[in-house]
Amino acid sequence: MPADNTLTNPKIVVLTGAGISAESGLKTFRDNDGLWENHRVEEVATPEAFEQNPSLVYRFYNARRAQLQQDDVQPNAAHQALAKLEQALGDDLMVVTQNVDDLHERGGSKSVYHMHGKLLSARCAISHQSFVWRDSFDHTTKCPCCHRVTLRPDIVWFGEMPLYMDEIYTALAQADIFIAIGTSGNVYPAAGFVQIAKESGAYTIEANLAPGATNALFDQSLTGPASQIVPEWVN
Ligand SMILES: CC(C)NC(=O)[C@H](Cc1c[nH]c2ccccc12)NC(=O)[C@H](CCCC/N=C(/NCCC(=O)O)S[C@H]1O[C@H](COP(=O)(O)OP(=O)(O)OC[C@H]2O[C@@H](n3cnc4c(N)ncnc43)[C@H](O)[C@@H]2O)[C@@H](O)[C@H]1O)NC(=O)OCc1ccccc1
Repeated sequence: MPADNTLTNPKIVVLTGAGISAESGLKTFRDNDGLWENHRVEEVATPEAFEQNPSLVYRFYNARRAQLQQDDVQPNAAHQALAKLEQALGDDLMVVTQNVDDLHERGGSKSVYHMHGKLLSARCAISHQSFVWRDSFDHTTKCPCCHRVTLRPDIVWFGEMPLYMDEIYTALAQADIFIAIGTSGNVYPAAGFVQIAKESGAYTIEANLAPGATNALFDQSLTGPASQIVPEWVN
């Protein structure tokens, strides 16, 4: 826990990225050089790609869902340690993830802000209402509510506004501690959270296998596999 252990119930904001799920068997974006079937991820994860070729985008996310639902893909000690921290801190802890997998929840976390959406739900392109994913869904599935438009993956694509930005900015402004776990700091606005936390006086920690693109902005670096360094930090 933080250097100055004067804080009894510190307000903590945790930001996680693909690195926290790497040891659970999920590829990070940097693996395979960010390519999927020779498509740059930034190419298939855009509203334009969905407009032009919805079945390609559905195939991309079906492949990610299939990977997530493999038996050997399970939450690891880092996910479980954050769930334990949530029990200790309650509302003083906010877990924000860039990940679209459900490993935080399967690791026991009750409150997780998926700022880039979720794999296991679909969304109506008009009402933005979310529906639990069904394998019968494809690029022709109509919204069960308005029956007017097709459902789209419940994912925040490049060029789209991430979710929960007001709640996140409010929490960053009140944070005593900000820790970024398993993220390379290349994608904004998430990569900018450390700067906002710092400006509001928070103590900032980067926990990663290797220093990320914004490492210099952090007060402290914890280096190693998340399943090791996160439980050590929590205990
Ligand atoms: C590529 C980048 C330059 N582009 C952007 O950032 C763009 C454009 C942009 C906006 N502002 C900018 C400013 C400057 C430059 C560019 C921009 N951003 C956007 O379009 C965003 C939307 C971005 C979201 C796109 N969707 C995703 N995901 C869902 C899809 C899907 O999943 O398919 S992004 C996706 O990529 C990112 C991948 O990054 P990481 O998770 O960090 O993963 P990565 O593989 O890179 O790194 C893994 C790390 O883990 C470490 N690691 C590996 N193993 C382990 C291990 N075992 N233990 C510990 N660590 C480990 C590695 O060392 C490494 O450091 C994640 O965010 C992930 O969610 N929208 C937006 O800006 O809207 C307007 C706006 C403006 C202001 C305020 C609000 C809104």
